[in-house]
Amino acid sequence: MAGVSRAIRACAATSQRTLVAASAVALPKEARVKAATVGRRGRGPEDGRRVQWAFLGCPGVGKGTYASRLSQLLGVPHIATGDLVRDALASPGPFSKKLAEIVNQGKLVSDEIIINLLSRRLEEGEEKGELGFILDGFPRTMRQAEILEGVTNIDLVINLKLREEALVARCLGRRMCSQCGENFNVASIDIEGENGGAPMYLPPLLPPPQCESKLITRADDTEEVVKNRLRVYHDLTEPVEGFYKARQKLLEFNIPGGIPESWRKLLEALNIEDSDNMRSAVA
Ligand SMILES: Nc1ncnc2c1ncn2[C@@H]1O[C@H](COP(=O)(O)OP(=O)(O)O)[C@@H](O)[C@H]1O
Repeated sequence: MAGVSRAIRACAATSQRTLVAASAVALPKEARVKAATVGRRGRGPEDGRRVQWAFLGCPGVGKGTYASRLSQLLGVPHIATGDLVRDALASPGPFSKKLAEIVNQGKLVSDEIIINLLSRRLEEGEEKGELGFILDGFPRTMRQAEILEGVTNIDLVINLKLREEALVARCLGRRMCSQCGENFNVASIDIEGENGGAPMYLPPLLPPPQCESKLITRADDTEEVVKNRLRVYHDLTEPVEGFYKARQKLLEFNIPGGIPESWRKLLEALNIEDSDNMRSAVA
């Protein structure tokens, strides 16, 4: 991973044409085969480096939950650009005010800002000797995807999918403990089957008693803003799915139900063998 952060910064400064040309030399790969060759500690297949994966998916689909579990399992950092943005929002000053205005309307922050935040996070990781990563919430625009493809090799992109009515309910049910930082969801979602298909039940993920009085809701998780974020996803991020599909790096995964069932099936889809270690990550 050494140098990826500097390369992303440098690439972001070059012209769009150069970036497209850089991405065009990436060799097509079969994502399923790649995933199948990942070892227990997340080593990549060719050079012993660890996995470099990314998660795509609408707000509320559960990117954070599954990216965080996989990162623990594979021994690589989970880097969520939404968290980087929220950290930046927490520091006082005109920059965070400007950011808050954008985020609280459900819009994306500029590619330049997000690349700066991500490069800084990758630099810190390089200094600590981190290897590999699981990105969550990046890339979210075609330009971000082209920049990333131009500077490093993304092995696999996992695209999580869930029906739209469940997405809104999941975002509105999200809660975080202001003390321990754990994420929960108070929504209990029951959806009828579509076209004769099976119904789906997503149970709530309730906080333990010690967190109950300390729950907070994200300012951008109101119905109006969530609906805007979904529109922004369809307009700006959906094309990124096609970008990785064309490069045979996209693994589509329909969330089948609650976390235990979905996690087990995701591991199966990734051909990651279940073991005692992995069972503990499910608990
Ligand atoms: N890659 C990105 N590009 C632009 N803006 C981003 C990116 N990642 C996060 N953001 C900003 O941070 C907000 C929160 O992101 P995130 O926590 O990933 O939310 P979501 O639940 O919508 O997936 C986004 O709505 C957007 O304003």
